[in-house]
Amino acid sequence: MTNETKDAIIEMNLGKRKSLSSPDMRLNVEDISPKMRSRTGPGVGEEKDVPPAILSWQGLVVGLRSVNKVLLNNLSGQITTGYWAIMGPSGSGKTTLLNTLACRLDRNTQVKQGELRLNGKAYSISELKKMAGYVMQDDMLNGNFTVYETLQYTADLRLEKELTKEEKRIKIENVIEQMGLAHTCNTIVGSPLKKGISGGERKRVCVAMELLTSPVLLFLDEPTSGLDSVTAKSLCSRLKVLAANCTIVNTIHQPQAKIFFLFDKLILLKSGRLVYMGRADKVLDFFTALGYPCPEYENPADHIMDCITPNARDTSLDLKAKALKFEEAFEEQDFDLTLGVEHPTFMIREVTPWTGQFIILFKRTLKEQWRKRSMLLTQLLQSVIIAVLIGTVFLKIGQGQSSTTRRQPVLFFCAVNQGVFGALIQINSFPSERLLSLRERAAGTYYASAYFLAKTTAETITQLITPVVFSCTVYWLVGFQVVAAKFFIFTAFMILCSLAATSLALAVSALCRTVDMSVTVLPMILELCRLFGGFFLSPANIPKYFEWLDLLSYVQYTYVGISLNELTGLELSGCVNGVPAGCYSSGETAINNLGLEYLTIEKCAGILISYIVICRIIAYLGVRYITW
Ligand SMILES: Nc1ncnc2c1ncn2[C@@H]1O[C@H](COP(=O)(O)OP(=O)(O)OP(=O)(O)O)[C@@H](O)[C@H]1O
Repeated sequence: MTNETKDAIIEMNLGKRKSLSSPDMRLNVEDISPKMRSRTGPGVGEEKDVPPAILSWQGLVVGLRSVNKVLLNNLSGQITTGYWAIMGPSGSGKTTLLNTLACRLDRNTQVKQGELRLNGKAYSISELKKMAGYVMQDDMLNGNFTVYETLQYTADLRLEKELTKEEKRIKIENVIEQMGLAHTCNTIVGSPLKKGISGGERKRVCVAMELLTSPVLLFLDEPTSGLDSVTAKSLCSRLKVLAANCTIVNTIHQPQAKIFFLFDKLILLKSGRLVYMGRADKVLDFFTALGYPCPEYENPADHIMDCITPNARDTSLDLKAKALKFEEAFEEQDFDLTLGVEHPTFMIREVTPWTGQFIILFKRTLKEQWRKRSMLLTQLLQSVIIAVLIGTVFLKIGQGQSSTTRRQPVLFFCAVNQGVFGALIQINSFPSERLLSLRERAAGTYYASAYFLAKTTAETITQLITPVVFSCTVYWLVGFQVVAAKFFIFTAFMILCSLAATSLALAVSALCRTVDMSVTVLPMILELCRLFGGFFLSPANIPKYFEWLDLLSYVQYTYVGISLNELTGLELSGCVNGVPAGCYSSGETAINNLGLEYLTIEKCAGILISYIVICRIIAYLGVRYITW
């Protein structure tokens, strides 16, 4: 390398300069001033004092926990204002760097060395949440709501509690306009099975949701992935406009030239190492100085990627020489991590309190249930069909001796049937719902407890309909005792049984996390619940070492509860003084004979209620603490 080339590189290479004096990375005085920068918050139009967001990192080494693999190797740098792009070949560590800066590394990765500072202070995700937004690559949204409703819920949950409805509405309308979503306001977001807004619009909704909180820093992971070139350019142009007020950092693989020229600053990575960091418009000079001038009419991004990515023509010697050249060209620099700020500030945002969150989420879940009413109606229809089938097969069982052989199977079948459909729906829908809630919680939208309690309360209300309809149909068709109190007790047990089954499914899917795992585990547990349901095997005959499985079987407590309810006070005909042998003169004799007297109706109901509560506590703990 000639001295001139070296000098040129030194000129352009940030690594040789202290950050504050580097023309490439020069911070404006206002960027580092301890005073807050005055800025207009999108939406309300008021002047807002917000601290600038300056991220600095030094000697950053990020690696896997389980194996000794380094993903980011000794990186130092600083992100100030403007539109920043993190570029590099696939697997170079772009997302890892973005996630490290945004405190969103997954549980297999960790910062092994180095320091990270936000406005001169070490920071955590809770502090970052108050001033930064993060848009993930896969735009996961609730497909049941319209674009406006989605933004409305985000505003209600994430905006300062002092804001009035009108101020929130103005904010929502402003972000809708900023992101060009006006024409989609009343369109459902949709899902792969239910067509809604387009992919580009989904991305813009995700950005709009983050913009509602007027972040000073916005991270986006591959915002253009999956978008056509026009949509990608339109999105990046909007981000460029936003970058005037909010530092934007996005990872991008290989942008088209028009997008590349939108970036103010560029961080270029290769195999977890920094190749270049500085002004995007200077990067070609950097490569020219290294001996890689960009041919005329070639997309600079393509050229840069060609230079740093090994290609088929490169011999091993070429590769070594190339690697050495980049290593020599770039030197890690020392950044002033504290930025000389004596009292760095974090933005504090007072969000909706717990009760407010609960009410909003409760209403949201009810609305979602209503939007998914076809599912509920199908469940109801299934329940009616089963009830009619049971009712007609065991039609009017009567009170003769023959009824005793038919009564217990029908009672058992009622217990077994309750909640199974609900449980299956739960294990299929909950894992994806949970992922969405993890995203929302990571963005600081609500507390896990508010979400869980609102969801389960709203779902419990809608779940009451099916067992009630089932009871009303089956009870009279089969001809159980015509006593109002007994009918209500039977209905109450059907409700408790249904809730126990869905709560069990909730706990299983919260612990198993994926649909695949849940559909493997839940049927096995349901099978055990049936086996130990008290019908096939009287609890008195269960081997000692299997007694604990009794606890698992909500079916048993329902079956015993409704059996005691039905048999108590039941007069049975055709049996005088024990003749013929083995006959029952009353329900009480049947209870003793079946060995059901070890429990009472109240105990069964109490155990079922405890069962529901325990399953829900387990599910909550899974939702709260299993966050990967
Ligand atoms: N949790 C993890 N477990 C194992 N390897 C990981 C993990 N996270 C990242 N890696 C590895 O670290 C390297 C960098 O990954 P990263 O996702 O940051 O790359 P990227 O530059 O964003 O790639 P792409 O453009 O393909 O998304 C890859 O080789 C990846 O396989």
